[in-house]
Amino acid sequence: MVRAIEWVDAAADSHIRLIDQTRLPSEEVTLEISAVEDLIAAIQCLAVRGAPALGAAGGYGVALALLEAERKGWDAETLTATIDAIANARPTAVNLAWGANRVATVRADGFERTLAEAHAIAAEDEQSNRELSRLGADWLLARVGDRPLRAVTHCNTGALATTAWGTAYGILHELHNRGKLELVYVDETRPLLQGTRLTSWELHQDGIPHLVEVDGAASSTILRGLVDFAVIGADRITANGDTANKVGSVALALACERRGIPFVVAAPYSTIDEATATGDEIEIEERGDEEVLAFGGVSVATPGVRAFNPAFDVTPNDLISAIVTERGVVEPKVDAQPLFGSSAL
Ligand SMILES: CSC[C@@H](O)[C@@H](O)C(=O)COP(=O)(O)O
Repeated sequence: MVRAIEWVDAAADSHIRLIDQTRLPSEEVTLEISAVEDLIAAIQCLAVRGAPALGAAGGYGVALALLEAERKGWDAETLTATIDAIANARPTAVNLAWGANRVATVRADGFERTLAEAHAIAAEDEQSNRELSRLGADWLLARVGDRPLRAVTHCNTGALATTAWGTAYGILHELHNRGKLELVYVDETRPLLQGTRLTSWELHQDGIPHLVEVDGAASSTILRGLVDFAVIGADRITANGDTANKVGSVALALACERRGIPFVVAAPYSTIDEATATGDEIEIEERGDEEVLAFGGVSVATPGVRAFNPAFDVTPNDLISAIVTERGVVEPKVDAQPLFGSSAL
């Protein structure tokens, strides 16, 4: 299995190793990251991406910042500002700030303790993903039928988007391992093609039958009865279950509601933002015009035309059949509110 993000221990230059996801699948290139500035650039260009992988990047980023602070003689203020810059490098995926802040709380205990906390985030993520995948597969087979199922998914939620195994992808992988997955429709995921470039690459490696479709085909694929369920990951799930994920996700939810089939969200509990009540409060990252107006690096729009490029959308809780975390499955349409928080799961 690929490792999207790893810590490399080296006497003089311990650092972060990333798979450069901007180059896949044509080139398998790793980035050796020894400076926080380069980590932030890698996060912002999506060389490392996906909410759980960003959680690990946030955690390891703090360890990296401590090493850089020592090397460069930073004062406490500079170190704090640097950690804040990591936490805020992208705004929507809650895991990034969560990972950075969790690890930053132990930095006074020294580098080894800080690194251990970052390693703990990575290890817990893999464990959570494997557990939620089992729970999600159980729920689907009980709810939809104990037979080979057909799925549609959006964006990339596999090992590349996490520290290992995957979330929504993990459920698909689990179903495949149980002989209960017939076919996956993979949305290409405009504009950066995480579906075509990354999910399809992972499914191919895992020997899982799939077809790539343009994003615009997804609702019709659902309404025509070509799939039994949709499953996506999440960048932030608020206390009431509203879910931010890659732009285009809500179209699948609307079509599933109309067709009467499950729309499932899968994420580690680290993606739950208990402190935010509803999706209205989620900041949606807006990215550059060129991602929409160019294709393969070649501009395809009339010169001077501007783009609207929100990277995420929010699916309201009443369109979600199940939210699967390692702690269990909640059903926003039937379970008491708030779904998440001190008085809930
Ligand atoms: C397990 S990854 C869940 C989400 O982070 C994923 O679906 C997604 O929207 C990723 O967006 P990206 O912009 O590629 O980081």
